[in-house]
Amino acid sequence: MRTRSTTSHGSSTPSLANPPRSEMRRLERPPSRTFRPASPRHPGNRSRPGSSLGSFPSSDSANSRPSTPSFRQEPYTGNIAVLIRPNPQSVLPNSPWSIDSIGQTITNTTDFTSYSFDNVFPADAECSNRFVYDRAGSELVKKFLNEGYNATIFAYGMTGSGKTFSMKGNNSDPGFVQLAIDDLFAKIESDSREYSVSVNYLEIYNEKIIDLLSTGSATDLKIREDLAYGNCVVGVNSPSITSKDQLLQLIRKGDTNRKTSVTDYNHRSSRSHSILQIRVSAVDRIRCRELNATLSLCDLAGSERATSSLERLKEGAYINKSLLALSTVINKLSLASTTLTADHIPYRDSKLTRLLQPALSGSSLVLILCTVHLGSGSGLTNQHRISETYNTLRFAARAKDIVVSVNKNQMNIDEDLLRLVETLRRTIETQKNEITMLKQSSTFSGETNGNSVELQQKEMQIGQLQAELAVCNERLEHFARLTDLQKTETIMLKNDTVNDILGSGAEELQMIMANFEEFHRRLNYELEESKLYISQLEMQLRNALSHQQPVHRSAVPKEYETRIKDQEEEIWHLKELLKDKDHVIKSLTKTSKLRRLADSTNTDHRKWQASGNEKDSPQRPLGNSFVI
Ligand SMILES: Nc1ncnc2c1ncn2[C@@H]1O[C@H](COP(=O)(O)OP(=O)(O)OP(=O)(O)O)[C@@H](O)[C@H]1O
Repeated sequence: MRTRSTTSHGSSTPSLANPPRSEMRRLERPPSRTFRPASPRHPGNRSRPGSSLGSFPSSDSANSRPSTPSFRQEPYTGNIAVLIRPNPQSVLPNSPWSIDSIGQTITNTTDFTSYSFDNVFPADAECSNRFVYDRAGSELVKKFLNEGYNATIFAYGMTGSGKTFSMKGNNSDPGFVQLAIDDLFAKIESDSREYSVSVNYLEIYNEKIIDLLSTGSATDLKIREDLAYGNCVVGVNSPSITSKDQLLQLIRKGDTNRKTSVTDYNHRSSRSHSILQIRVSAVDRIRCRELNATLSLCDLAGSERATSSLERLKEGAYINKSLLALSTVINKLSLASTTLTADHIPYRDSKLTRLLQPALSGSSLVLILCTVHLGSGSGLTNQHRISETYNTLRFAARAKDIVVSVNKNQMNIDEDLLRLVETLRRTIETQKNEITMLKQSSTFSGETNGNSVELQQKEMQIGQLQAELAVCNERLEHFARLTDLQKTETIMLKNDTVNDILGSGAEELQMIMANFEEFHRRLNYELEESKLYISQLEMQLRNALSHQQPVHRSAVPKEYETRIKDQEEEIWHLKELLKDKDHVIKSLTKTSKLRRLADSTNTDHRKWQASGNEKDSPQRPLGNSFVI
């Protein structure tokens, strides 16, 4: 039996036939990125070790480091997980494909070409969506919910092979979308953290992005870079979700808006790529931690050959073009991972690759569900199906080689401030209760004088506390903004900047540097603005306090006076805490580091230009100076 090497990209990848440019920029992978699960290419070890999910370690695995109390954590590094699922309806007795679900291989019995993956499921009607999800999807969803990793699952395969069936399922056999949502809400119900969930649902139809949740005509939306999630779509509806039913209802609404048609091969063929994104934020007030992660579930349109209808032909051309772009991106990423070289990755060639860019370039754990036909069926020749299955398997084999390095989206919230906000909230609550009680008792006993002074005092104190709370909240928001800025820096450097720099000439390089400088200027400006805003707020608060009416202490009964004194002391203590500027200073230090990085990169670039090096010089300094 011949095992097809998954590294033999050469002949099937024309764009890689000219490798010297990438060869020249060989990058050493730093030690933290060297982990890769057992490669199926080693003889006698074609299948991955018996994990249900192949590439993703379980939550307590040594491969993913435990969370540490810092903003930045070591990333999880591992391969993209790939599973193969045949459509049982298309299997014929004379099928040339044989599946070994224990060894996780699929073999063509005519030419004995064999492929191995994380999971190869049997072509069996008994093999339900639940079974596939439990074996291959649930671990990924757990890592998304428990550890704050972004997670992306996408279904890829020929038209009619079962992508939509796997993602959506039906009433008796719910698909990945429903099963992941069940897991999400089970977690929310059993967890003490405060959750907020939002959703967006898009389709890419004929290279136009359409909002499936829009009630109006939200067609051809634009993509822009997003601070938190990489590329995102401008103007897309992202309603907040309060219940599982509401979420499922929204998705059903989106599904009815999706373009489907009868084609030669599928009576309800998806004519677009759909991307459902569920964003979850979980705040753990006890441990002062916040987790923000996105689960993306994509049902791609199926590749197909010529069809009888003109309209379908046009759609098919767009579908094939974007799938080709995805295939090229996968090939290049695969080559970069197996040879440890860096080359320009053409994410911008299609809307699909741009939207999947954050996931494929390391912002997300990825599971690719490849669906295939194993036999012939009506309307297609057996040969055609065999070649489409080959294409899918080749795509899957390359995808499996891609190594991603993914960060958790978990951060510590400023503990002092959070505690301060909590204390202020509690104090306000207590004071409100006291006021209500005092009001009630004064109405009841008919006493007005002393208590009304008391009431005024309490109300004044509440006003002060509320003002302080507002300042604290402002500061918390300020820290959140600083964290966002840090993320922008990472995303910009990690994704587009590296790719753009590697694929650009001297003139473009200057432009990139100018943009980078501009970005840095903006960062500084934003910081200054935030500082100014905070000091204005503090000044306002001080003014407000100094203009308060003097209180007639003599009118206040003794027991209340002591209590007020206590509270005044507490307020003084809280104000002292407010003075803590440590985090602002830390953030400024980080920004100045960024400044220095930009300066040194600029200097390197000038030196490199002055030395008159050729564009593709192996020692080209900029290539490395941006790799983090
Ligand atoms: N694993 C499966 N078990 C039972 N039926 C399946 C399975 N996979 C697919 N089918 C059936 O095969 C048909 C085609 O499946 P589906 O519509 O999911 O294909 P698709 O890959 O999404 O096609 P397209 O790309 O054209 O949208 C459907 O009738 C579906 O119910």
